[in-house]
Amino acid sequence: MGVLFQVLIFSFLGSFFNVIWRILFSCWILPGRAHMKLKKNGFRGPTPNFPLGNHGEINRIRREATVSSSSSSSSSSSSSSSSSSSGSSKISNDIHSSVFPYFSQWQKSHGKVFIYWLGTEPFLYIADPDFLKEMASGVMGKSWGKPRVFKHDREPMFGNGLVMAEGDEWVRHRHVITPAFSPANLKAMSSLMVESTTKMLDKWTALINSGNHEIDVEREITATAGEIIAKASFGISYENGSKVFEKLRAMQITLFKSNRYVGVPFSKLISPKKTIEAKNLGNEIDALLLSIIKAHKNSNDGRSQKDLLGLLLQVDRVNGMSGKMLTTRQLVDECKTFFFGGHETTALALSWTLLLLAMHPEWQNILREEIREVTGDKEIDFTKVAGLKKMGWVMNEVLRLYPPSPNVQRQAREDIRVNDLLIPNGTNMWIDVVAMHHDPKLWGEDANEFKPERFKDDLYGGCRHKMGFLPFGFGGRMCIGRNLTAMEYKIVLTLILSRFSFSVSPTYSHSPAILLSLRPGNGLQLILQPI
Ligand code: HEM
Repeated sequence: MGVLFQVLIFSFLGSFFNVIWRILFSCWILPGRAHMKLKKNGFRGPTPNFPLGNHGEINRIRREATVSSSSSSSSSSSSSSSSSSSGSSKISNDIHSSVFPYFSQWQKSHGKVFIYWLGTEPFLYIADPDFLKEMASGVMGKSWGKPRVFKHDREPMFGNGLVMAEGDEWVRHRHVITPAFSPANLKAMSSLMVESTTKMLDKWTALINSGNHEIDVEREITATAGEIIAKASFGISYENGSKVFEKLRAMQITLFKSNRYVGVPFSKLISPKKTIEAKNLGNEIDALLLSIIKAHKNSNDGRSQKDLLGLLLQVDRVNGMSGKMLTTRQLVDECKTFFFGGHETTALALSWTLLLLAMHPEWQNILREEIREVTGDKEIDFTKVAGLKKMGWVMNEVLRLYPPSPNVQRQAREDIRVNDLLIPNGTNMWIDVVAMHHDPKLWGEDANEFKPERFKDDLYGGCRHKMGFLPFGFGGRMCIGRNLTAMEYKIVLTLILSRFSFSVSPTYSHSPAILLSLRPGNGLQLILQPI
């Protein structure tokens, strides 16, 4: 009995110390080694503390920025402004220091490339296109990783879909999915875009007729873009799509609304309720998508083959067992990825566009004129929207000033040499798109002004560096949905401009905020007039 007891005690202590050693190794020794290696290579940055890294300082700077912006907005009518119309006199496009106040502050002491820490995870901050170019030039798309901390955190949203897939798995998925986004397949989706947008605009007309001219266009457009992507992805009734949509939205809020301690060991234990809530929502979404996929597989309806899921299932049928097939689990993850990555970004591009056009009514007129010239005088010919060049400039300028994806992330899966510096394997990278898009050194002194004509003769808007304009990311991992977005953007905006003129409502308060995407923090209220 005594011997058995001793054996049990020893094996318990052995396992206990083994676990402690593993925790210490991964949370303390490995990050410590990485820190030394980065320092030896000349990377500097704000001093981290164990185990929070720079979270404490991030939260402090954020709080200070909130206090100073609320006191300046209550006292000032003199804030710097690039706006020109009434109701918008306090709106400034100079947003970097308010959406990323900590990066803006650290840039002043550490430059445009530095190391900061989220918990025990090192992040290389990059807002220098030269550095980015050097870094990206020697690495193939498939050799990049996505930060494991975010993968884990966002697993309920994207699973291992294309946004998160890596290596050969990513190559295979990209190869299978790319044809679904061909111009011919996209064209087939234009009528559903017109249908959903017209429904939204009829509702706006009814609201205006009942005396309500103020509309929160962000809420409206996000719902419509959700409907469009649900139909484009699964081709199903909006009812099922809206269930997925509501649950995804709830999950996004659960995961991103509060202060989170990304990278801090065991941080999920700080808010177990949220972790469980997100997991449950994730399971419910998966179950809904599984039923949608099953219905698709059983359907012989030609219509469903034209949506993205139908097109992916067709690849399965055509390729049979040739190894290209996506498993049902992978299809679920890709559907979540399309749905999540595809509706909010496009909706935000449109919403920020309406704000900037409301501030610049002369551009509303320029675009209306172009619509008449290109798509016809009486009936709009939607097959011609691709020819709306000036609208394309406006889209690029909006994506520059208010990029819906405000950053791009990578993780090194091997040591990477940039000039005489070495980025160690495992280092995360955080590319600050907002900073580069607003940098006067890249765009000139008018960097914060809305000037769509920058894009007239130059795809990069006259930016002094091709890696300085990254609304859709870069390299082999560039956004697969950018053509779908461009088409949806032009159709929706054409329909809105053809029926309404608009100005900024006095109730609108400009507060761009990050909730994964760059969004208006307090909705986007405009005053609409039928034309
Ligand atoms: C204004 C609209 C959009 C913006 C600003 C946007 C932005 C981005 C960005 C910045 C990336 C990351 C690229 C990188 O890591 O280098 C990306 C990737 C991706 N986007 Fe979009 N996106 C938009 C619309 C869409 C749409 C409509 C879809 C699909 C329906 C979509 C699906 C994806 C997918 C699947 C990826 C991962 C590509 C890969 O890693 O191979 N996006 N997007």
